Amino acid sequence: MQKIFYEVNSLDKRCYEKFALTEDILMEHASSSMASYIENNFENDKTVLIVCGVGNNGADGIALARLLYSRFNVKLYIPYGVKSQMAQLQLKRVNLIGIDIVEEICQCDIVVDCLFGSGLNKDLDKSSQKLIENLNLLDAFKIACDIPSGISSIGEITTVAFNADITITMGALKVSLFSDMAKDYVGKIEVSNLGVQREIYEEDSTLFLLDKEDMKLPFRDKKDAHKGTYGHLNVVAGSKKGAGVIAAKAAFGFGAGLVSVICHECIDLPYHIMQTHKLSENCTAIAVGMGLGNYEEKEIEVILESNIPTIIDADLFYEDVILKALDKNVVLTPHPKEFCALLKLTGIANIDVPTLQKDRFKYLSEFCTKYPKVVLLLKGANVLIGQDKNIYVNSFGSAVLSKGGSGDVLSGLVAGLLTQGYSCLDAAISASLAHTIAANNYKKNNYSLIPSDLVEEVKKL
Ligand SMILES: NC(=O)C1=CN([C@@H]2O[C@H](COP(=O)(O)OP(=O)(O)OC[C@H]3O[C@@H](n4cnc5c(N)ncnc54)[C@H](OP(=O)(O)O)[C@@H]3O)[C@@H](O)[C@H]2O)[C@@H](O)CC1
Ligand SMILES: [K+]
Repeated sequence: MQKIFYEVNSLDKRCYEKFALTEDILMEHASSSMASYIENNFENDKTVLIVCGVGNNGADGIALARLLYSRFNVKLYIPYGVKSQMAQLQLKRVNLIGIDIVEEICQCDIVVDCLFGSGLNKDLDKSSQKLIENLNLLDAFKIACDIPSGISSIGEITTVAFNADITITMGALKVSLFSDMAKDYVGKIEVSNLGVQREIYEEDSTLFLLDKEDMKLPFRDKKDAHKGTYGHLNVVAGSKKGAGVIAAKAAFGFGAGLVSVICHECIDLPYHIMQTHKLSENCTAIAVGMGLGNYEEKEIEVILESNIPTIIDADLFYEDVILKALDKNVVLTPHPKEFCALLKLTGIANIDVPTLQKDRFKYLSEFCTKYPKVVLLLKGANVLIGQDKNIYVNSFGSAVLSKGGSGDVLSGLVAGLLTQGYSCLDAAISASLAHTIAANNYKKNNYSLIPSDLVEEVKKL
């Protein structure tokens, strides 16, 4: 996994104070990494339009123009002039070389957005909005310098943002690149080192980006094993029984040794899944909440008060009874609307979904600070998994999963790992990665996935 930072100014400062680097050195590395990307991926005669703002994001772009000039057809556009000292210095350098500055945007093969970076501190005015909209319309490969212009430091987009194919971000990954809103704009993300390797540039962080290697699948190494070795999961099926059945099937396909569905009515189950009326004596994990609907409060209380690892989903996020489980090792898997209900129930915040989506990291962090034992997996375009001080980002999610039933599969995958002895955090991380990576491996068209397809893909990981 890679570290993510809420801000990197302190990391830049550390480079100056601890390693005697200068702003000029950092910037030269920032612009060189963009130049290398262009040199390695495009023919020499291509036209590169570099659009520069007044600050140091613009300065990176002006330095890039110097590095590419004469090998590429460089068009440097500086619509609002320059303000920062570094931008003035970079402008002086390109003037001495004799690089022309164009008066308007033009057709090009590659456009590099260096308008605003980490210094965006107010809403875009009409002219910047129009400019970004026009850049987005260009039929060109789009590179964002540090962060697509229009995305704020918390990842909010109030009007418009540059629609990048790739973002080359400077020094380290920033939280702003991983908001749900940013997902459609950042494209691929690469990190440029700024004169020292990332391991040296970066300090400790409580935020992490998950890689595929963080997915630990429940492969069976033991030879002396039986079904009980891999646990007995109980799934509580409510009035919408299908949700529980989907979760049960997913858990079985992900390695659970035994799976029983708790249901008082007769229910149609595959032969390998059992039905029961109360918690099994050898139960090793519980999944509850999916499709629950009307329920017997006493029965749910008993389940939530047990000390068996539990994953809680869906309808229970609206019920007071959930408060009984929040001092235990449980996994909660709400979508944004359910998380808003939970924030209200716990007295943390009374907000609507758009407010949550503007600052998902903040609200998740507040919840996890108040309930440090709980692992909270907040669904979204980028899945966030929080426990205590740490937040892990799973950015493999895609619209393929935007379907009824996908969440029930996820609950089942988490439950399947819990029942095999994974900790709540490890179960949430590996199940979430398996869920999203399996969906990405699905080869049919991206609107057609059904829960059983997803389970089939999980089996092939
Ligand atoms: N630090 C380093 O060592 C390194 C930094 N690097 C690079 O520096 C970038 C950060 O540079 P930065 O701090 O100069 O901010 P930047 O994003 O260029 O914009 C600031 C200017 O924009 C203005 N402005 C803001 N919002 C606006 C709006 N809505 N509409 C209009 N104007 C607006 C704002 O106005 P002001 O606040 O002055 O009124 C200010 O003048 C960073 O992203 C990275 O690319 C790399 O080279 C690596 C080394
Ligand atoms: K930018």
